[in-house]
Amino acid sequence: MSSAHLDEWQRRSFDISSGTYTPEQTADAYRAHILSIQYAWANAELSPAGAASLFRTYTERYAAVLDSDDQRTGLNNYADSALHLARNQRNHSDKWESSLTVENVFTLPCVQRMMKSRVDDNSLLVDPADADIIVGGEVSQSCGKGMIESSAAGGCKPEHPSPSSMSHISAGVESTAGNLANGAAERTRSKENGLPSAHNAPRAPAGVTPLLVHNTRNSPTNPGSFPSSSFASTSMSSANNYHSVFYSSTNPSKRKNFYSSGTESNRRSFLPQGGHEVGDSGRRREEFPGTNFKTAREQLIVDQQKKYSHQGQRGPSAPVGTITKKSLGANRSRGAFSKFVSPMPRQEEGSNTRDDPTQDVHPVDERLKNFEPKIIELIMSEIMDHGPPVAWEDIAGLEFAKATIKEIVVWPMLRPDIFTGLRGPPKGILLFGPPGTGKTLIGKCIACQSGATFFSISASSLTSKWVGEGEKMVRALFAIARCHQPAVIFIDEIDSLLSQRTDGEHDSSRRIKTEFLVQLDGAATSSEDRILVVGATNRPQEIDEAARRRLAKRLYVPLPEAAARQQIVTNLMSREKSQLRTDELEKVVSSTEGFSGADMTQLCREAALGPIRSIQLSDIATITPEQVRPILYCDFQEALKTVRPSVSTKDLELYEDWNKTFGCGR
Ligand SMILES: Nc1ncnc2c1ncn2[C@@H]1O[C@H](COP(=O)(O)OP(=O)(O)OP(=O)(O)O)[C@@H](O)[C@H]1O
Ligand SMILES: [Mg+2]
Repeated sequence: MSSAHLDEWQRRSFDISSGTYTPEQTADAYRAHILSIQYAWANAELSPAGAASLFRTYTERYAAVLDSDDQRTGLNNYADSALHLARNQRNHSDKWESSLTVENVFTLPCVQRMMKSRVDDNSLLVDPADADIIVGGEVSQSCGKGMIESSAAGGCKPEHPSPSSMSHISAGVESTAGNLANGAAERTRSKENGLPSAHNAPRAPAGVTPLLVHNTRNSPTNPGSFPSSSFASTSMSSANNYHSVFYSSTNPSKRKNFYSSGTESNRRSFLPQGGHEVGDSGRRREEFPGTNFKTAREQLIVDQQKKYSHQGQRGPSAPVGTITKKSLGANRSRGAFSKFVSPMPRQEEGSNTRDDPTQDVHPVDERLKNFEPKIIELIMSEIMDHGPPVAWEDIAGLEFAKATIKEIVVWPMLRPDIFTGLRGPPKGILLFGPPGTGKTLIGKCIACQSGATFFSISASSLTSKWVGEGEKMVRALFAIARCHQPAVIFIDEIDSLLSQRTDGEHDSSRRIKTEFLVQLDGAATSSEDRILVVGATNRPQEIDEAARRRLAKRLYVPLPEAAARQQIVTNLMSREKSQLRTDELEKVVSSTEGFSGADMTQLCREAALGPIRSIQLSDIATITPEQVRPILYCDFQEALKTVRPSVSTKDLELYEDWNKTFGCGR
């Protein structure tokens, strides 16, 4: 949408809603607004999504004005006029007339063009196939060519630049907004009502060119190409085959007079086309408006549905409206409504994809059919981890844990045929140990090295992000993992998900926990499923005993030993300019007893800032990277003054104890 247009719409909208408009003026203004929106959409100045949204807003507002009983804000001429016309009585809404009159409607460019087209080449502006309902009716002597008055042209703005595309627009609006304005009195009979429809619709008498056409193909790709025919042929054939028209004035009194005048020509206006009259002389159909009364909104929906069902798969030509979601999504290029494309086949699209070979065809896994696509999308898009690659060598020390994990995760994934029966790997691993010792790092390494589909989920996201949907998420997670075997489900901070159940705990978290245990059990007992659950925690004591049992392999991830600390420093320094002699490195290692891997990393970061801190402030702006001195032992000495171990000896004892009690290490 161009900003100019946006401004214009905003301004107009503000004028309508904030001004001191009468209901009549408001209705006119909204109708004109709807027309502008369709016009802009037809000229590709508005995105389909933007047009749909604006269109929806204004048709609703327009309908609200028409339907409202409140005399200050609404007209309610629709219902009232229908009923009163039926009773041939006046009502208060009779006094409303559209600002467009018989006199000024013929000055509109679109109307003029139609008249000219009719005079010039006897061609018509609407394809007969596209014309469903003809609205018009009152033969106006003043318009020379027997034009038909129709208030529905009210949406036509003289300032619109393209008369041809304007003709389209007016037709489109007529089928929607115009219909509302005309009210039930001049509502044409539709198929839905069991009345003459599309091509059975009453048509103009000989010599009369109907002004407006309902349900015209509203194609921006084919603007103005109103074709030759329906009215020409109608006019020609009408010499011997009479077609009636409907009176279409916004003034209920005029309508009433028209219907009740009793002239033969007027009465014939009510007759259905052709054969209906034949042999039925005494039984003229007096279908008073209001017999099938609908609110403006209902009628709008009926009109739109009918129109769109006619337009079928025309794609870009599908009109914009409140009920066009399907065509907007299915036939138009993807817009704001569909920015995310799930990697998973959507359940609800299953039937469509079968019908449409052009769409991506993903077999919908039967096992996922009971899950909401939204949840599947969430798991697939938010939980699956795609982090930077981590190799086993990047993890310093932890030899026992690494070897065990390779044995459990990597090899059985590679050779499931060997790891069967009693050799079958455990389905649950618990990595526990002090903070910053590499548990999450191991999880990332498994993701990269195992070749399995890796689902990384933090327990907090299950318990807080999707409140009330936690159990569903857990179920869906395991179901999807089953569809993507071999799979690893890594749950960091698993203690917050599987902490011991207490009386005071919230129901939802209890349910999530129970569901998780059930799923874990299922994964553990099914020999075919190759799903491994890896949990990581630095609070193993808090894990529920039932969960502890299911996470059969509990591996202690301790603080790094001297060799591991040395490896961490060497690894990190190898990527930087540094000059650290072996004896200096050993001194660093010996002075970092009790540091975790994360502490070691922090120490190296701090030391790496030493050379920068030694630069004079005046030089910092101009110095080249090469001129920065290497990292030296003195930098580590300085860093050691500020970086302290983050794990206390007391805490360490707790981990050691728990490891002795429940751990699977040596
Ligand atoms: N064994 C290790 N080898 C190399 N780097 C390590 C090691 N342990 C920790 N680190 C460093 O510390 C950082 C933090 O490690 P990680 O996140 O794996 O700790 P954690 O055990 O998951 O801690 P927490 O229990 O607090 O979640 C890592 O990004 C890495 O830089
Ligand atoms: Mg962690």
